[in-house]
Amino acid sequence: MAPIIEFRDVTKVFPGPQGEIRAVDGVSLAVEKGEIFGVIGYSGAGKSTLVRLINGLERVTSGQLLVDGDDVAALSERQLEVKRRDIGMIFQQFNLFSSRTVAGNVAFPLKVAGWPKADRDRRIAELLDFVGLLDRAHSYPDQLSGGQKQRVGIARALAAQPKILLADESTSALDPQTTQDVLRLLKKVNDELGVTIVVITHELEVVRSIADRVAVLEGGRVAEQGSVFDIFTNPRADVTQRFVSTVVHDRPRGAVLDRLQRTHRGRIVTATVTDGARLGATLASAGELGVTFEIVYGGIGTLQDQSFGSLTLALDGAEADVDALVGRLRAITPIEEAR
Ligand SMILES: Nc1ncnc2c1ncn2[C@@H]1O[C@H](COP(=O)(O)OP(=O)(O)OP(=O)(O)O)[C@@H](O)[C@H]1O
Repeated sequence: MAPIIEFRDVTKVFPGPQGEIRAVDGVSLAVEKGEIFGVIGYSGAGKSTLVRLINGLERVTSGQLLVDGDDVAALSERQLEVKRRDIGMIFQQFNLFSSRTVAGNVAFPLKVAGWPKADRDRRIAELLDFVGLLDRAHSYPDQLSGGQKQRVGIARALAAQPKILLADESTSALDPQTTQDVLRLLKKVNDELGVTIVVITHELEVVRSIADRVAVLEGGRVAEQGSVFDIFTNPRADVTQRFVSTVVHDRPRGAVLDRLQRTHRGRIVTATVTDGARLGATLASAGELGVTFEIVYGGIGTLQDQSFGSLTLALDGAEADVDALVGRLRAITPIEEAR
């Protein structure tokens, strides 16, 4: 099946006071129909520009951008307007009309698309029920919490039944608990309505919670892309490693590592755990090598339904025997050792 969004070597250049700014610089990536695709990057990486290219608010400077079969650059303004009906969008600051009720906000895109009143009313009730705000239809945005406002934003974005939902920093203004609620709702939108979602964020936690695949953007370029599991367990680019270190706290560092080294005999090694059974089987062979091991630190959770985490071990025995065990461990998983 053809990807629903495909960037082929896309560049977007803006004129700047000190010469041109390559906001997006040779980006190639493909978003498959029905997936949740994350785009992560620090401020200025080019994320918003990428989004604005998808919905045609900016035109590509070079390269090709296909959205649901159409080359966006070849569309007229009128054709783009029609295209945008297939693309819903939610924002960091929600962008609700403060003078309209919740129902009025959700009604807006339906009016623009020319839905008759009776159909509109039915659709609004259905959407508010879906996002859990049926009882707030007549409230104004100022009377709602941040999480509720974003639910209205989601209902409004979905109103005209788009195929694609662009979420640009959609949880950045929310506290962690509310963020998780909104992310669960986005997951439901994807699961139950089959809407393809592109999540733009500077927080890896967001990507980890809901995305299937992710592209890491830096300086307008894709530093790395792949499944969220691969990116988390084996980050290669420096920028990705920086992101991963913000959410993976299960490796001992600094004073914690010093204390482990002081208080345990033997060598301290940390094994990445993605296959607990294999790691267990390998550790079970420590005895035959004459090495004792103690589990001294770690944490294992799940990521995309697979085990993921790390275990720190104190390995005690003759140097060559410990080397042999570390070699066996390295053969099955990445091992970090502080010396
Ligand atoms: N219309 C514009 N004119 C000139 N430069 C622009 C324009 N839009 C974006 N840029 C520049 O392009 C680069 C990428 O900006 P962009 O907003 O896409 O990044 P971002 O990753 O979304 O960052 P942030 O999260 O801070 O918005 C920045 O250097 C920015 O200053």
